[in-house]
Amino acid sequence: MDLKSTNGSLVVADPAPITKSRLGAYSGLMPYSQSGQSFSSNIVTVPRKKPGKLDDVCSNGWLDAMISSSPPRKKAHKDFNAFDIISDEADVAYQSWMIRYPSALKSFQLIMDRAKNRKLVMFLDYDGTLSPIVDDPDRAFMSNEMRSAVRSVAKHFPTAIISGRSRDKVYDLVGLTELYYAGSHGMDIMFPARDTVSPNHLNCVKSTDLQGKEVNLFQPASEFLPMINEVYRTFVEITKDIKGAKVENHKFCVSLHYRNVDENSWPLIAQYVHDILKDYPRLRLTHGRKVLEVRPVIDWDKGRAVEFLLESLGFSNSSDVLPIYIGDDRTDEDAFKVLRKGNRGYGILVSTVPKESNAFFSLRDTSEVQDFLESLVRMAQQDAKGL
Ligand SMILES: O=P(O)(O)OC[C@H]1O[C@H](O[C@H]2O[C@H](CO)[C@@H](O)[C@H](O)[C@H]2O)[C@H](O)[C@@H](O)[C@@H]1O
Repeated sequence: MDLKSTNGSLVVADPAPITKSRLGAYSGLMPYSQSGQSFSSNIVTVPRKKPGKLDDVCSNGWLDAMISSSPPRKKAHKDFNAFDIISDEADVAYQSWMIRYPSALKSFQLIMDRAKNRKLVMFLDYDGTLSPIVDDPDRAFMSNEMRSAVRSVAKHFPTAIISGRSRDKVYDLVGLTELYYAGSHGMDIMFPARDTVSPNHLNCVKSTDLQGKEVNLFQPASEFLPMINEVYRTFVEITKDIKGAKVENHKFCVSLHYRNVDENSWPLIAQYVHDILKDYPRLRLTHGRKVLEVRPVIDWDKGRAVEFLLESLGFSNSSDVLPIYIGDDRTDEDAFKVLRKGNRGYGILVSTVPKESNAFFSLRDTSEVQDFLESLVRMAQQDAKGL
């Protein structure tokens, strides 16, 4: 792992995000490149087994990003003294990092003071925030206690889940009808039809939810569906002989997991993906936790999704609203940035290791997230009783 020293504390160095320019308005979002190949073709061009030069992915930083993309698991160490020293050092580093990212639990009263006379709006990431990170993405279940905490929070405050997973998948995992859901890193947002939405939102369509209620759907990347499906099939094909690799189709983005792949094969995976993306200039790669994610090159991310939901739900007036976003991975940084800008609200980073972040506060793990949500509920109940 790449560790850097900042203000005397050890910090996990995230690789620089792949940068992009801003297009401005929500409506009529245009892909950056109009010159990409046509994506209606049914032919899946699978690079035949031999990927290009591995130097490509070494020099462009992909491999470093893959290696540093998730905290290492704690391994039992034969030499207990050495292990103790390492964990003491890690604790000191974490404590000094927390000076810059204080615990949201310890800062709870400060957050509540800021929330006074404001409407609190909650945004939650799913993996690593509501459910612990596990080896098998299909088994990333949230506990019943966490589910009930989220349900109670949603009773008191408008609450949305913004996930990299497809909207359907994250709904299946969470199973609560009281929430708003945004899947595919915010590229698939469902919100009630009754809520006002500017007519300029060209990518907004009427639909019905699973309960048959009329809803609005905002899908700014809908034209990319065939392209994403094509890349999904290609990834399935190239990884079929790579033990442990797993590909997920999240509708407007594709995930290629390498958490369970032997590290010696990571360069091969990186190079395959690199070679494939050369044919898709309208798609880009982002790094999640031991996962490579491919998504359309449009000016949309979890931060834009937060802004969109605030506006669509009628909470765009920042002076009487306090948005809070809790998330654990790099894709959540876009949302933290939006809230930090103009001191609009608070980002809370969930992390067991020091990390550079745009968040204001931190929580160590999902159990602290649950504590924080339960504290919010208690506070709302006391308020309701006029205590
Ligand atoms: O935005 P999120 O809700 O945090 O989703 C991000 C990705 O989460 C999932 O992968 C991560 O969690 C898995 C289960 O714990 C873990 O096995 C994997 O290594 C992590 O990267 C999901 O499977 C991805 O598709 C999401 O993009």
